[in-house]
Amino acid sequence: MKKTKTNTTSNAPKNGMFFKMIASYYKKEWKITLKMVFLMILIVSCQIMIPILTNQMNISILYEKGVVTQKDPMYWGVPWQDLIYIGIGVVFLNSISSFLFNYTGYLMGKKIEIDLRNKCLERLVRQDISYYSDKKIGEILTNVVSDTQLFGDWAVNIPMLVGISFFQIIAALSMMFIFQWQLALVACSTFLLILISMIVCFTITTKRYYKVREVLTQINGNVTDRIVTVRLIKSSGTENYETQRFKDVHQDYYKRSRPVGKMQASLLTILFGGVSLLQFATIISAMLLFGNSDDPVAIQKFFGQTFASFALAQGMIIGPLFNVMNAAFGLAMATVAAQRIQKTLTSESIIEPHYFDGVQIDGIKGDIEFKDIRFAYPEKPTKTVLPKFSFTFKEGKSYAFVGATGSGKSTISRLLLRFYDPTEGSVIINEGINLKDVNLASYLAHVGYVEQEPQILFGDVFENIKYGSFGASNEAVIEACKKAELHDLIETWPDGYDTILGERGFLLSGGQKQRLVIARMFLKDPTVLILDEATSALDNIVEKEIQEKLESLMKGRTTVSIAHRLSTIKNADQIVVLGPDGAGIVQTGTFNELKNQPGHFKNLYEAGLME
Ligand SMILES: Nc1ncnc2c1ncn2[C@@H]1O[C@H](COP(=O)(O)OP(=O)(O)OP(=O)(O)O)[C@@H](O)[C@H]1O
Repeated sequence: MKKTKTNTTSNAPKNGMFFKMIASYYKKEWKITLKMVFLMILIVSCQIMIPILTNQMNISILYEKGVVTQKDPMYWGVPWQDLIYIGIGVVFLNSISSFLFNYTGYLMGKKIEIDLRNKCLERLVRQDISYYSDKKIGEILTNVVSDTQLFGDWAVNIPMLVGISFFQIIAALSMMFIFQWQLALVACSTFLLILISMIVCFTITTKRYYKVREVLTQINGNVTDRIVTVRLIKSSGTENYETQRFKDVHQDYYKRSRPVGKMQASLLTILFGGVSLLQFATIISAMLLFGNSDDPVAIQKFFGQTFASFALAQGMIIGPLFNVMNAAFGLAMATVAAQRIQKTLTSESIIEPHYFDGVQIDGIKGDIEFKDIRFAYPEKPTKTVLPKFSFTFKEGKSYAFVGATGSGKSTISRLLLRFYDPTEGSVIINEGINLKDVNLASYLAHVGYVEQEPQILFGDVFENIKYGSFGASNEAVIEACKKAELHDLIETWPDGYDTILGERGFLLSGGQKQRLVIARMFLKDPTVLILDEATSALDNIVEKEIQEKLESLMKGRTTVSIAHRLSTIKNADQIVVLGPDGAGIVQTGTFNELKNQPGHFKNLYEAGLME
């Protein structure tokens, strides 16, 4: 896996990318593709049968009634009454094949949509944490949900519309040339003129259209961002401000949409005007051609036998014009979607988590060693957060990291969780294995993480506590809740353990959420426990209760706590003090050793920064 983030797609939308992506699906699902092509040909064949049958019925009636005595070489000799039955059969066959074609196309679209969405989701969950540092949730959602849906829909609609139109145009023009070649020539030239004007107009529109889509995605991102931070809006009373802000954002959208609207209107004008021109041009040409003709047989043949069928055949090339226009608009949307999907699918994680390979471990045994580690965030590679240092976390001991804000305490936990790899040096586990080489899931199965903002999923209590220990029994969950002193509270809820916890845990208080995470940890029974400011968001009384629970959880495990509170660090086997501004470890010792020793810890302690 590459070690750098890649952004392989340029910002200029490329239609080619859309076609390349759909081609791979049509190739993979070749049986469905063949079925669709067959049905497409069947539909068009049925459609061209209507003008042909009309023409045959005309000839048949004229022949039967003696209006025409000379046998037309094109006449099949089938009586017009039988031709009506054949016509009904053709209409019926057309309907059946149309149903099958659309249904198959719909299923194909869904297959593409689901496959792409799963691939995007897989890519997203496998991304490293820094991937999310510069992205808005709304934009990611737009990409995963609506771009994949849009792509899936157009991945079928565009080939369907273009394919059907192509066959229809070829069939209709051939028939028109057979019926009356001079008029067909006029119709064909007019048709080409309309098509070229539409393509020119669309090419001008398309770039603007991309811009509008971009603004719309930004709006999506913006809206989700504000919904996620709704508590800030509610607590700040900024509803009016937000309402105005959205109006302003939409002004840009409206401004960018206007030229697109103009071009769309022009496109429709060309289309409708073109259709009238097409019809009028052939009628005028027919009048000029036959009005000035001295051949009564030809005149009688045209108006008596061919005109109605010619008009029907000509009608068949009007539908494709609308289809091509639809497909063109779809292509503009689908290209933007394809580009964004591709961007998600080609972004590489900056760490290699060895999901399917790597050293499988069945436990974390022995000490964890930070060997000659230096760390700078990949997002800011020039700023060293932790200068070169080595440190050993002894098995079963507890460590507390303290230091000023920004000194790198949480960074230590991120390195232990392998959110990031060290810029230099290595994390060594199980007596000599580099954490980089380990199958990350097998390592994290033995690591517990409790952070300041507890992560609660939308789901019931069982689901929430079993997360990461999926094989656990309900009894084990109840036992874990008892240990976290959550059981009695859950029992008071009408649905007990089946209570659905609201999205992002809205139903629970801060302390209750933290207890839930602690119960999750009791169930998981990790060897290494990382507590990152686990109690700092709680008030003193709740903090005390939670601290007790955490201490019973910590027993017998290697524990790394990141804390400001004295109560959290007092009993640690070793306190590690980090200096400000990337100074790294400046002191280590027990609480009693450090509090009397002149230095950074004593300063923090005496300044009351350790409550
Ligand atoms: N994703 C990131 N990209 C770039 N810099 C980061 C990132 N995360 C943290 N930093 C920077 O790294 C430094 C250490 O951050 P860290 O979160 O480890 O500090 P901390 O000691 O835990 O602070 P606090 O006590 O405020 O939580 C800070 O200067 C911070 O701005």
